[in-house]
Amino acid sequence: MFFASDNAGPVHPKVMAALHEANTGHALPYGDDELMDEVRQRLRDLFEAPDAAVYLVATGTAANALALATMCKPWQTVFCSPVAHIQEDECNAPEFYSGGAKLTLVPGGDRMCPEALRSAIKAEENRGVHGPQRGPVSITQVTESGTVYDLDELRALTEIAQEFQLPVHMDGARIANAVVKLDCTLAQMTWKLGVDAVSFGGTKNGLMGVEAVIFFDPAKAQEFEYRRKRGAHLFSKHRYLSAQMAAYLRDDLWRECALKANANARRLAQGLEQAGAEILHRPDANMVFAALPRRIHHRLLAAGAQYYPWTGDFNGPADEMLGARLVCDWSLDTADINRFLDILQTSVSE
Ligand SMILES: Cc1ncc(COP(=O)(O)O)c(C=O)c1O
Ligand SMILES: C[C@@H](O)[C@H](N)C(=O)O
Repeated sequence: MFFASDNAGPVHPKVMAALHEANTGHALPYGDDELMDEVRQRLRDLFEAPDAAVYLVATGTAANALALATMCKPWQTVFCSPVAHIQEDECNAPEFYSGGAKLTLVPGGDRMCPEALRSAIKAEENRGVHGPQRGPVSITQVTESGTVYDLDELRALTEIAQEFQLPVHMDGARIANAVVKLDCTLAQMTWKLGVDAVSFGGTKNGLMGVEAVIFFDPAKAQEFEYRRKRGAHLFSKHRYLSAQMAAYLRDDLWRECALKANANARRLAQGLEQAGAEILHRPDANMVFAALPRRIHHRLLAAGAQYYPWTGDFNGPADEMLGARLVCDWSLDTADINRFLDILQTSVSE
């Protein structure tokens, strides 16, 4: 009953097998390994972007911060949601790696709304040299609240960015979960809508620690290579990143894992709702945000469930409603979900 985070999930056996297979003999370092050639081609095929520049890093924060540093000058600002991971959970890495760019928080709920984005961009007008200059728009897909922008919602945001000639970055730490939810192609959800750079996350979906950063216009990517190296994120034994990503891309393992994680979350959300929990955000992907009386949380935790509180902490009045985040990764099976829901139902009915 481990729902703390998909970051806590195990590595998929096929990925471990691929690492073992790659661990023979020698391979050129720093991304010149042959497996990286396979990864590059597979991602170009998957995104229908034959010229895309493809790079691997080991964390989602590195993927976001280095991509944004490449897209954003130090005197510019990145427009993002107030709950964006780049705002709340990367310890100012985007600001650090960009040399001081700001983040401008676009007011709104779990998903940025076009009108608020337009207002935030226009607010930087007529500031001359005194204000931060307009920079990229960053969209998280799947959002930090577990919701997924549909293609029209994404298009409404990217069209505003294009109107002001601003590049678009997509934090795709959970992009696999989003694309299987929308049942669209990765191209339809990214460059065909005007996304310029995307992180194709794997760590939360069965890999040990690999995220791909993809620039659809290779001319804008060269700088990323320098920034990755000077940021100490270029692996010398790069074949072990490539091996993971190659395994993830073969036979659509990425899709299989995301489908399973999303299905787990759907089952969990249904059971929580049936037990009377308040579902706080639409559970579009693999994360469920639900509120229950604190005493019910205490029963679940005492039975061994593990998850984070989200709208407060577990200490406090027993009958007070408390929101929590429950994340389903690829490795959970139905028995895990059912055991949790059985304990929940018993706790609620007592
Ligand atoms: C939406 C989102 N983006 C980026 C990251 C960063 O990933 P990492 O923790 O590997 O730096 C996370 C982490 O879980 C995340 O949830
Ligand atoms: C930092 C924490 O939010 C992590 N990104 C997670 O989703 O679990």
